[in-house]
Amino acid sequence: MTAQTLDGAATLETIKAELAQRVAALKDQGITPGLGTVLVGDDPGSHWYVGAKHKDCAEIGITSIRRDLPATATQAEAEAVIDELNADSACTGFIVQQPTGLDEFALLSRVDPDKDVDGLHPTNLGKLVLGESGPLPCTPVGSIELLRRHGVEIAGAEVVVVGRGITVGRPLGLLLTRRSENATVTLCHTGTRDLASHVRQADVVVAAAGVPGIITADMVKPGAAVLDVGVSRVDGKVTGDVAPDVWDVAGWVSPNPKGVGPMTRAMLLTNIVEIAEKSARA
Ligand SMILES: Nc1nc2c(c(=O)[nH]1)N[C@@H](CN(C=O)c1ccc(C(=O)N[C@@H](CCC(=O)O)C(=O)O)cc1)CN2
Repeated sequence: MTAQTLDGAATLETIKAELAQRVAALKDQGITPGLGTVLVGDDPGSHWYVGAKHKDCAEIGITSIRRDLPATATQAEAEAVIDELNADSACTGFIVQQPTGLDEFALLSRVDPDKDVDGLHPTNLGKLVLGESGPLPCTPVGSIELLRRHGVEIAGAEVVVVGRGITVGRPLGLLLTRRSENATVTLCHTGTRDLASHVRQADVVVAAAGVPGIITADMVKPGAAVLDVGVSRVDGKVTGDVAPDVWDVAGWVSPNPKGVGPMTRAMLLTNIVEIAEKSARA
């Protein structure tokens, strides 16, 4: 048996087509959404991600505001750019691409929460904890959307999330246990004593540990859905957390690349359009 593909690349294209119509409707009302990005340093991966985000925007009619700073940029210089984007009415929302090598908590906290299209500002993460509406973190909500659009049942499912990071694991646990998702979540991490015994119980496994091949076929329940979120570069090649033999056992697998990564971009675009639509209604 070979698992079916949770195709993030194709789903991104579908979502872009849907959003292009919503952007056109906003433009009819005189509103052009704009995405800002703040990038610090020379990391090739970060440059690729930011470039891809702006290319997506161009394809669906969202304006780009790109601020690239050198690796020598200081905290004060990065904060000054954030202040500028907070004040720019052409900028619907913006992100600070991670990693920056600076004090990221201070940078994220400085972003206007109403322009936080990454959903990572402490106020917006707090809203997520409280069950209040607000922009949601892109990778976790993109993971759920990928499952939903492929008809994978989430309500009542046993979900094991491997990884407790702030951009993926921790918010994903919160999202999946909302009443609207109704999953039962076990959050595993590097301190988990017997990872395999937890993963074996799961209907859905989300591997976000950043450890190449940490999820192997012997750990996966036959027919389970496995999302490969972790990104490592091995010999310059993107490598996920899911070993290739998992495809022989699982019912669904998200490839890496072309799985959850493109969904992160799709949800960023969605967050921008939703903020612009909210401003149109105000
Ligand atoms: N401010 C943020 N920084 C980072 C985030 C984030 O959500 N917000 N997440 C990651 C990187 N990331 C988004 O910025 C991201 C990851 C992957 C992709 C993607 O489309 N990947 C492609 C292939 C990429 C390649 O070949 O290198 C894929 O998976 O098919 C987009 C965005 C860390 N930083």
